[in-house]
Amino acid sequence: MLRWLTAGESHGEALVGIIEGVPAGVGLTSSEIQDALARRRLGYGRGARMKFEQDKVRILGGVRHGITQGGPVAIEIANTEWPKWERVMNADPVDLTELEGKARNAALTRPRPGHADFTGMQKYAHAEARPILERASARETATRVALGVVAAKMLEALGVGLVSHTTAVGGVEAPVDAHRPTPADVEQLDHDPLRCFDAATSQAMVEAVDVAHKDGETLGGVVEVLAYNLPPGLGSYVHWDRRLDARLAGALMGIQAIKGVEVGDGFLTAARPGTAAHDEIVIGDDGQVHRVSNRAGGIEGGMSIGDVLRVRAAMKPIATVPKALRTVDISTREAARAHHQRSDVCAVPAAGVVAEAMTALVLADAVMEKFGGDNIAETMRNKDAYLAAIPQELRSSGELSSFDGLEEPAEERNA
Ligand SMILES: Cc1cc2nc3c(=O)[nH]c(=O)nc-3n(C[C@H](O)[C@H](O)[C@H](O)COP(=O)(O)O)c2cc1C
Ligand SMILES: C=C(O[C@@H]1CC(C(=O)O)=C[C@@H](OP(=O)(O)O)[C@H]1O)C(=O)O
Repeated sequence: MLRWLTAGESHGEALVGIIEGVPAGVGLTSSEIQDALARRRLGYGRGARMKFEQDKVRILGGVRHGITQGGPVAIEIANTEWPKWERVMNADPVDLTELEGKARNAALTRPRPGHADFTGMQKYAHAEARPILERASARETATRVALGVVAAKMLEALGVGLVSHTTAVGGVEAPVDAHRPTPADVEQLDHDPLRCFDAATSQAMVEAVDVAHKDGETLGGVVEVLAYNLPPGLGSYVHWDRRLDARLAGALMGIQAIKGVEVGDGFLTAARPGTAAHDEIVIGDDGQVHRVSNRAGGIEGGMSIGDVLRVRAAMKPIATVPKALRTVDISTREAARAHHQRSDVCAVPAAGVVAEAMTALVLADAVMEKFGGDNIAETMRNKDAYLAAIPQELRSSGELSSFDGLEEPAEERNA
């Protein structure tokens, strides 16, 4: 079992993540984490902060000479902007009366609709939104991406690879049947301004972001995560909280601004008749058992089925809208416009990188639950032994890429 926690504020000195349950023997370096954090900062439409601020990674525990030791792995992501915020955000009491300008006038009493500001003020009894937004901010997702690298490295040792991409921004959608990216396409995706696989769609997305920027608007969108080479049987149908789909949905919905999750064809499936909704099981030319499609997105009965896992997350538009929304100034009780200094116009590509990290964490947890192991070689042996013990007649070999000679005669359907 994996356990993990994050701490730290958006403009604090550093964010910290701890992950426990990582087997010994997994290769992990701070430069790998640094690279993943750089990917999270990419993406067309992000605000000024992404340009001047930097993440500075330090592995504080659990790793020696680039290899996990079996203890909790602790990662610090220092914020290079800290000197500017040190007085405002200091943990120890500081006399703020001498502060000048912006920092002094930083009381945020005009809560933004769509952000955590107003309800956070009610719940935690603060007269302004600063203490709320500091922790509600998606700056925290940097820590999740760092911890996600640990999970992805565990999965990589077991042959499992992940990739994420953007499938929609605003109203612009990538073609539904476009080729699905594999981990080999990560570099191409990272070079695309929106991490979209289809060049024409990406261009249209760039234009949509430009229009939104010009209009003082913000945009949401949809990201997809795929995981390749998972063994069948991760998760379980025996209890609701052991279902792999439920765990993935919770993890993806736990990302700031995510409002919907789909597994496989998701909501499309609800409109299909049963004969066009599922993935039929056949014997292929190779004599192996296959599914003829993967509408289920690699999960049936709350378990991975051994086909490509596919999950999507829908992100709402950024709440700090430049064309500020109506709100109330809590200090005067007068009608006002929500506070806005700067914001992302669109952070969908970054959300994809975060969704990939969350998926990796859930899958690594499910792997440890199923196979255990105090060192990764033991985990691999346990996985290999499990697969080898599946009787020959029950083995399956993934989705068929073609239907050659396998189409069922129509008259047999209702026989
Ligand atoms: C990568 C990323 C970047 C974000 N950037 C901003 C931003 O610049 N301004 C903003 O108001 N919200 C931003 N958000 C969204 C807020 O964090 C989110 O709207 C807020 O937590 C409230 O959303 P909720 O209702 O889902 O909790 C971002 C979210 C993500 C995932
Ligand atoms: C700092 C990050 O994202 C931030 C997430 C965020 C929010 O409200 O969620 C608001 C913005 O910060 P600020 O209000 O200081 O401009 C983003 O820049 C990051 O992703 O590293």
